[in-house]
Amino acid sequence: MASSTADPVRIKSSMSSNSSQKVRIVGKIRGFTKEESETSDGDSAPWISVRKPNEDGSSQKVTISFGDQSTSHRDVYEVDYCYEQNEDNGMIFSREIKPVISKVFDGHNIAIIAYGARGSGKTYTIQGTEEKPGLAALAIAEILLMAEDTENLVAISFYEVFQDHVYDLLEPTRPEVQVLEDAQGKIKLKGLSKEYVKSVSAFQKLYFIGCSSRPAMQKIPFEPPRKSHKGLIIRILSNNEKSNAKLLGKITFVDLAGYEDGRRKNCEGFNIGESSRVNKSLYALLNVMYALNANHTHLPYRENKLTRMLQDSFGGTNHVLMLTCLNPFFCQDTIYATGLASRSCQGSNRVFTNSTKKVKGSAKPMVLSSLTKEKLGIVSSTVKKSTSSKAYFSKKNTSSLEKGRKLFDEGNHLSNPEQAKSPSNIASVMQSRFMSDIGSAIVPSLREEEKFISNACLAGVPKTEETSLLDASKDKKRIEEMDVPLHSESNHSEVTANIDSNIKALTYLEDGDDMDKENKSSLMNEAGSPPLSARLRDLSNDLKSLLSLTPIQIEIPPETDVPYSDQVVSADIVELKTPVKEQHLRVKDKWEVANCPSETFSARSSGFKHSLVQDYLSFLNTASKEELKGLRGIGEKRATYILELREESPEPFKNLDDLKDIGLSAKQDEVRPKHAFDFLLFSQVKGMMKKVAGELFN
Ligand SMILES: Nc1ncnc2c1ncn2[C@@H]1O[C@H](COP(=O)(O)OP(=O)(O)OP(=O)(O)O)[C@@H](O)[C@H]1O
Repeated sequence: MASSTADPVRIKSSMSSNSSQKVRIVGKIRGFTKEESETSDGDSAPWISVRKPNEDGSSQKVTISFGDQSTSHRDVYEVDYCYEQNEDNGMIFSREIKPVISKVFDGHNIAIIAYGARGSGKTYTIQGTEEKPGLAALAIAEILLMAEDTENLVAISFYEVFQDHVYDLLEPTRPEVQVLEDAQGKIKLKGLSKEYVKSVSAFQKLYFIGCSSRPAMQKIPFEPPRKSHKGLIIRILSNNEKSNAKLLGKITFVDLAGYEDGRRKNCEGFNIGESSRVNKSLYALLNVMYALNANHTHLPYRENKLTRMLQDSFGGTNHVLMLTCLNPFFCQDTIYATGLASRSCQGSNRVFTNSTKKVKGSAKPMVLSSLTKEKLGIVSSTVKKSTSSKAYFSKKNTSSLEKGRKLFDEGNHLSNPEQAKSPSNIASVMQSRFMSDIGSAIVPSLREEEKFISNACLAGVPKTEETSLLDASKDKKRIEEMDVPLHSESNHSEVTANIDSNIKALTYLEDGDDMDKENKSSLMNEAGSPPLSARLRDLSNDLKSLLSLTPIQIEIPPETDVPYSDQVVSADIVELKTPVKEQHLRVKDKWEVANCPSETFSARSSGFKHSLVQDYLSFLNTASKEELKGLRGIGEKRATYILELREESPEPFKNLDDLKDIGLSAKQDEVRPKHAFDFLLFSQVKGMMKKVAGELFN
């Protein structure tokens, strides 16, 4: 099924030929492991179809669709190209990387980034094995040949980014690497070692030792591998004199930590804190890629350490290849990850889900899942004023939502690659799909909502315009297709009550969980969206609104240059009551919507807090040693160190994360540094606050 539905054609655009596109997004379907191929009956990835560009050149993009042919639901995404299972690392290298290696010798930087769900083949693609070299080893072989011809030097560095801390993998006993910026805005990785290499075997030895090294922070010897990003930098240096070598260009290979849906927490090895941090950095990276391809003037590098570290490989004449690795068996995270990657393709790129075609004889659960998901999709996105049809959920369907929630809570185990191995096990795949979809009918349909909102933004929906996506007749047709009983008014109140109770149950889940507050907020705000409970309440209101034929207005804040995950989009209901006046307040770099005085106050205080933080950072960047020592937590040693950092970079503290570089969190809380910063910051600025507030009220 993974084979293309159109004749395969040669790649129309690679990094070298499409210069207007800054980031090339390419899919790669993972090959089967030995065990998997024994059970696969020679069939290729059973749930992925790839449609290659038309030979007539009418379409340059490739579409990847997920889903089984026997079901009605298919998720379809566009990317620049997709390598299939039988297309190995050698082919990817010769088509995507080899043609641009000479550019590194001419002073350009290149980044090759492997991204995807857990077990999707990222490490295999970048690192490979001793027998089957990955892209990094293939590249170094080519680079060494060219370096010999041009009499240049080749050096490598290897690092790990774990929970926003950077560690040296070539010399794991070294202290944490610091990410600094010099006076020209160039990123410096202070404390990262480099090794000169002259042969592929020497490189492989260093690389494989580095991959298996345990950085100093990993104190428990048999701890499971942690979720971290790994970056290998291959530098080309001019001049044969090592002491006098000058950097020409570099190529960075990044093996990202696996994308995992933060709402799934029952799976084996799932650590919600780690995952939400990983996802945060992945979103930050995808935001930069989106901004690059959409030619935004502002690129949000500063949002995350990973994006800051890769900053000098992005933009200008540099090239980025993002390899989106795909699991050959059903994996919900692969669908999400591909959707996110696809959005980061060019601004014109479309993402769409074709889940409405009802296939005769398709499994009942799938009809139900399509129904509920689609229905909620309509709720979240329908924005038509007049409609002639009244549609209500039946009680049966609402209890399906409840069932779905329970199933969702139990976890989607088949997303785990270890448990989704047999392609012939369609029944379990279907069951998993059902579990996931029915579960997502209530919670993850918010994902659909995000998809819609994001699409609306990407498609350039005019701001503050009432948008009609589905007209009433289409709604009616869809609802009829889905077997939803129409005009059953008697169910109305019962349905809304049921929905409310579901919302309450989920809100309880969110509030009563034993996660710490930080994890909760990062989980619930993965993509910079409002907390889950708030969104569920919105959804509940939307649903009620649809039931009472109340139109919904989608309003996009007056700022189009904001990355999609930061866009605050309100799905506000226009009900027949006193209109609520919304106020858009700029807080930090985001738009906050305030509906009432208390929200306005809270948004303003958030803005005030932000400016206080900025003042505090600017104080650290400019204050004299004596002044620094006046702050709690800063003694002689730390003040001296701060001055040293300022000598290297005129403004070393750009955000609160930079405080980690001076170890302000170390003593108080190593595990949750952000809280420690808050605590320290709180105690340091408390005095200032008191003074200001005192003056105000005197
Ligand atoms: N093309 C391939 N052919 C055969 N086996 C493969 C291929 N790609 C990956 N594998 C195997 O699949 C398994 C998962 O691959 P890999 O470890 O590269 O995934 P990953 O995306 O890096 O996972 P994680 O996110 O957990 O680090 C490994 O056992 C690997 O050897």
